[in-house]
Amino acid sequence: MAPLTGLSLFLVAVGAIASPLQKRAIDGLNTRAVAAGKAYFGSATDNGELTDTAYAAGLNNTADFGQITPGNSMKWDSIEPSRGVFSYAKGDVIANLAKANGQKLRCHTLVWHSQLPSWVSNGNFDNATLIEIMTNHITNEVSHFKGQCYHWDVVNEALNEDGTFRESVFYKTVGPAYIPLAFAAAAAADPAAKLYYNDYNIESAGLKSTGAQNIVKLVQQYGAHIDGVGMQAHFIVGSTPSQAAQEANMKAFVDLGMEVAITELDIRATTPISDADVAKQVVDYGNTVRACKAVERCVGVTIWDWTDKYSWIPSVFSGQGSALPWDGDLKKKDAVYSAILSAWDSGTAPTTTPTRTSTAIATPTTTTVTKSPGCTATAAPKGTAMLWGQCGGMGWAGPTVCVCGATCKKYNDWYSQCV
Ligand SMILES: O[C@@H]1[C@@H](O)[C@H](O[C@@H]2CO[C@@H](O[C@@H]3CO[C@@H](O[C@@H]4CO[C@@H](O)[C@H](O)[C@H]4O)[C@H](O)[C@H]3O)[C@H](O)[C@H]2O)OC[C@H]1O
Repeated sequence: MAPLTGLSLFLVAVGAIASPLQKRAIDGLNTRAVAAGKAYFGSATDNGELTDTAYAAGLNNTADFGQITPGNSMKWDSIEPSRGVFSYAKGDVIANLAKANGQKLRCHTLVWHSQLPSWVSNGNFDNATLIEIMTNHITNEVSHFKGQCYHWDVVNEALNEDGTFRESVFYKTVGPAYIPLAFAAAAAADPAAKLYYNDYNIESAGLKSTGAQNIVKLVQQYGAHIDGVGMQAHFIVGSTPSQAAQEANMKAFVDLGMEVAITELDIRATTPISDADVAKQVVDYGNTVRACKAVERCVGVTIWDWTDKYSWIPSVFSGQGSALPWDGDLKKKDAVYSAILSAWDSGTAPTTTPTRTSTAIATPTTTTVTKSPGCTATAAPKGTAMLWGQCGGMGWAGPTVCVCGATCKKYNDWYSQCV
């Protein structure tokens, strides 16, 4: 055996110390998620927080966070505060951070009724103009971040609690068609990004989840591309849906050809949080992560920031908080953290890694209906989605789109027909 030199003695000594340290360093929420066959465990973040060096060090720890989401800096009011004026500096900071850390980036969000500048929400634009404004916004923003977004939340929160469409300016002006139009524009600008519909209170079966499934079908029937559905999962301690309820609900989306993700997880409590609520919160976090673990096409879990110090909850839900796995002093909550770790270890790991699959696009059947004398127009029968140029089809805003002077009869939020 060669005699040990000063250098080799040093290396042996460093190795003896470094090895256990490295083992601990690579064990985290993200590494366990990846070991369980998922794409990532991640966190939302925001520009202001990044100047907090202790916070930034935690976020940059890829053992815990393999993915980040900008909490605000890719929203419409940040990106296009005035018509045609695009401002990417803040979004670029988050995108560049993800790149530097080797973290996946969930880009959030293109079309949302909230954090929408008043020039859009109060602009009183007609149908064609608002479509032009929306597609221009999407094309510009998605092109800017092209190649950097693993996921895009294309449309956020388009539904009311009963599953009907939220009366956003987009819905009121364009009709349901604004959703497939948005997806089509995003797909054209970055064909590699996975395109998501994202919402809250769709994490278990119910009218709103059914509404989200109808949105998936709507986008598919228009022939536009949609890859996945994001369950925001802003839960409340003790009333978080069970693992079984979350699993069954995710599978309903998977059955439509979707992948799914938990996109904004936090579990809030009345503050100061009681010991009883901590115990419930540990169970709730475990159930949610185990549900994702159990559904092969659930690709990952994102918490809506990782420390109570920067949680959005207390500012929006008065008297509530303590929703995240790290406290306001950036100290890990051991019980919650361990519950997530062991949830990733639970059961049998999926045998295949989730991949992008192309969704089956239903081809709507059409019939030719006779209109006023000399006029035939193609219109979809009730029960199918509409196509470009048809009554209720893309760009529909009322009777004027019907050809040959026919009028467009709206049966409900989903179907209409030239009559
Ligand atoms: O800095 C913050 C951002 O962090 C914040 O990000 C948004 C937070 O969540 C998403 O939108 C909210 C989702 O929750 C809704 O309230 C729900 C009402 O029903 C309850 O059952 C449920 O538990 C609640 O979560 C809010 O009304 C939505 O605004 C959104 O996707 C994120 O972008 O945005 C505001 C910034 O100040």
